[in-house]
Amino acid sequence: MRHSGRCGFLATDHQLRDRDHWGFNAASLVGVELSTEAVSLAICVFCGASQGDSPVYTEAGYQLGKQLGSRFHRLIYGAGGVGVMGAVARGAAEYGAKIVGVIPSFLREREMGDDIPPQEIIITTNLAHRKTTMMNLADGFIGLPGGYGTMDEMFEVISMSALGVERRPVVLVNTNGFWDLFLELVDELGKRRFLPEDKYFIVVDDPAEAIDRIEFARDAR
Ligand SMILES: CC(C)=CCNc1ncnc2c1ncn2[C@@H]1O[C@H](COP(=O)(O)O)[C@@H](O)[C@H]1O
Repeated sequence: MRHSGRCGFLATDHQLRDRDHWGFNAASLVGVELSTEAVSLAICVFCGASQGDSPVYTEAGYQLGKQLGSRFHRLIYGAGGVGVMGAVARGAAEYGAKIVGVIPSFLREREMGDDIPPQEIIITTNLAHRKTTMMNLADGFIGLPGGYGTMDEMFEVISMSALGVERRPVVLVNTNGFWDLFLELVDELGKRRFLPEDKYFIVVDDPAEAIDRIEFARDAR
């Protein structure tokens, strides 16, 4: 189910306005034939460098990668070859997705490994720089199971949404109820009036639905 093709249509003003809204550099595209690549979404996936205690987590990662590739989207992720990160990248690569991996130099040896799928690698100076680089490239964010790194990344995009400075969709894939504790925490903080009532993220059961929601957000604009 690989793809390589071009969809071959001309960008309209409307499309360009949408694309601009979503952070694309559309100005140079007026009247230019767009490739499938150019109209696809760049989806940033935050997830663990570990595989967790069940294969369901890496399976969800692989399925997410597969869905990204099958739907002509691009993967922005932490350049890991291990854990759930590695599974996402393998699924994406097997289904032809273009991949951009962003990693700080000190993690290269520990997390990239020797057999990461083909991708464009961006080396950053530290974790904070990695996060902003990934965020700058993305049209939407998906959180899969993970550890401290994943929590840090998801908290940043969700809190930016809550502050009103982030309008791109944020989706949590609740594989095996992984995010249930997080949802309880958010509820509790809300009850104690430390959080607004609105939710600034979407929770779904499976990877395909996560991409559906980001595509829906794009189409609704
Ligand atoms: C300086 C600071 C705010 C530290 C907070 N902690 C972190 N911030 C950002 N990425 C991290 C942090 N801890 C681990 N990571 C990286 O985030 C990715 C996912 O990690 P994890 O398995 O979810 O754990 C890995 O590449 C991991 O090396």
